[in-house]
Amino acid sequence: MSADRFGWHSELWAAPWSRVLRRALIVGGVIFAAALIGILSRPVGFLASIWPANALLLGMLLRTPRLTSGWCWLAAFIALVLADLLTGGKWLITLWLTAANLAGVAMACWLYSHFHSVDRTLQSPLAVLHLFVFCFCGALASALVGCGASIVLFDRNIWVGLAYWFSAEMVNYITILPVILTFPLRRIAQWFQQAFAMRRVELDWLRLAPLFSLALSLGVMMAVGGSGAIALPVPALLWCALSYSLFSTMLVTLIFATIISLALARNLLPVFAHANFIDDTVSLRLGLTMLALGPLTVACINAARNKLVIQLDHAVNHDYLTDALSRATFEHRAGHALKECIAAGKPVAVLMMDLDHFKYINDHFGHRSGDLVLIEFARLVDGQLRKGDLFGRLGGEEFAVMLPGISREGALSVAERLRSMVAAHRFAGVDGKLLKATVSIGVGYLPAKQRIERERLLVRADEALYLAKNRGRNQVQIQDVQVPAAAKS
Ligand SMILES: Nc1nc2c(ncn2[C@@H]2O[C@H](COP(=O)(O)OP(=O)(O)OP(=O)(O)O)[C@@H](O)[C@H]2O)c(=O)[nH]1
Repeated sequence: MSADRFGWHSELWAAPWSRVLRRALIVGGVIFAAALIGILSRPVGFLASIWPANALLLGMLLRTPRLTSGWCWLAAFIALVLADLLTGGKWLITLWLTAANLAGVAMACWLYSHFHSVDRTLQSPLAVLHLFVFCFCGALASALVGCGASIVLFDRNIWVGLAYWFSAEMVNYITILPVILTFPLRRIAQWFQQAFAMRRVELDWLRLAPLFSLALSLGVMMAVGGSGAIALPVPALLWCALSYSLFSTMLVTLIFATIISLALARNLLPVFAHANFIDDTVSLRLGLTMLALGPLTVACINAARNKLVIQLDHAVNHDYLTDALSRATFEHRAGHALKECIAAGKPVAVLMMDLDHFKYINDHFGHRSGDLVLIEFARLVDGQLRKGDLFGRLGGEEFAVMLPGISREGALSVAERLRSMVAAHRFAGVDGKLLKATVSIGVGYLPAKQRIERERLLVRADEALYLAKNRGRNQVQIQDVQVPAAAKS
C-alpha cells in the first residue's frame, strides 16, 4: 500500500470523471469569486458596476475549448446562482440574471466556434474586428434577456434597462477578454520561478515611462474634468500599446477602465454634471469601450508586425532547408565571435564539414532523399553543440561550426564525435529507405592569446578538410594556425 499510495492518488486524479470534476471545480471557483467581486462593487439600488464573471467565463472557454462541456456550464450556472443567493438575491431574479449572464457568453462562444478560423490569440488586426462584433452580439443577447429584470428590480423603462445592461457587458468583454486571450501563462510562470529563486528581476525604469505617463494623464483628467476629459489618457494608452506586449497593454487598459468605472460608481469622476447616473454610466461605459479599442488595435498591429519581423529575420539569417545559419550570417557572426575570443585571449576552433560522395546519394536515391539527409545531418550536428557555438551551411553539402573558447583536444573530440555519430546514423530517405552517409571534417585551430583574421582561420579549416578528403574521407584532420612572429600579441 505504501509504494502504491501516490500511484493510486495520481491514477484517481487522472481518471476521466476526476478530470471533468476538476475542470468543473476550477470554472465554478473562478466564476464564483468573480461574481462576488461584481456583487460587492455594485452601488446601492443598481446592478454591478464591474462584472468580470461573464468575460472571464468566455475567456476560459475560448482559451481552453476542453472546458466547453455541459459540466463546466453547469458549474458556472451554480456558481453565479450561489454567489447571488448568498448575498441576498431572490430566487426568481437570481435565475433571471444568471440566464442573462450565460446567454451572452453562450452567444459569443457559439460565434467563435462557428467561425473557427478566427484568430483567438489576437495576433492580427482583423481579430479585433471579430472580437468587437462577437462581443457586441454577446452583450446584446445578454441585455435582451436581462433588461426585463431591471424593470422588475428597479422599475426602469425597458430601453434604459437594455442600454445599462448592454453597455456593462460591452465594456467588460472588450477590456477583460483580451487580457485572458493573450495571458502569457508560460512567461509569467518563468517570471515567478525567477522571483522565487531569489534571482534579481531587473527593473528598467525607462520601460515604465509609458505607464507613468498614463498615471499622470489620469491625474490631469481628474484635474481638468468636463465631458472631453475621458479622452485625455488616449496618447498615454497608445504609447503603452507601442511599447509593451499585447497582454501588458490590455492589462494596463483594463486597470485604467476599472479605475474609471469605480470612480464613476462612487461619484468621484469630474467628467459629468451628475444629472442622471444611468445616462452618465451608459455614456461612460460606451466611451470606455471605444477607448479600449484604440490601444487594443495598435497593440495587435504591433504584435503582428513584430511576429513578421521575427519571421523575416529568421528567414534572412537561416538556411531555408536545414535551418542552420546562412553562409553570410555564419561568416558575420563568426567574425564577431573570433574578435571576442582574441580580445579575451581565448582559443577558438572552426570545423569545416563536407558530406562524402553526396552526389552518389542524390543520383541513386533522388534529390528529395538528399535533402532529407541534409536536414537530418543538420539536426544531428545542432544537437551536439553548446549555447555559444555557431553552426552554418556554407552551401550544398558543406557546413561549418565555430567553437569559441575550446581546447585543441576538445575541438578534436567534438569533431570525432560528430564524424562517428554521422557514420553510425541511418538517414531516412524518401519512402522510409534507410541510407548511410559519412562526413569529412577539417579543423582550423587558433590557440589562446593568438591573433588571426576570420578568413585565414576558415582557410586553415578548409585546408584540413581537403586533407581529410584526400586521405580517404570519413575522418578528421586538423591545421593549427601558424601565427607569424610579428602578429603575435
Ligand atoms: N539534395 C540536395 N543536393 C544538393 C544540394 N546542394 C548541393 N547538392 C548536391 O551535392 C552534390 C555535391 O557533389 P560533389 O561536389 O561532387 O561532392 P560529393 O559528391 O559529396 O563528393 P566529395 O565531396 O568529394 O566527397 C551535388 O550533386 C549537388 O547537386 C541540396 O540542397 N540538396
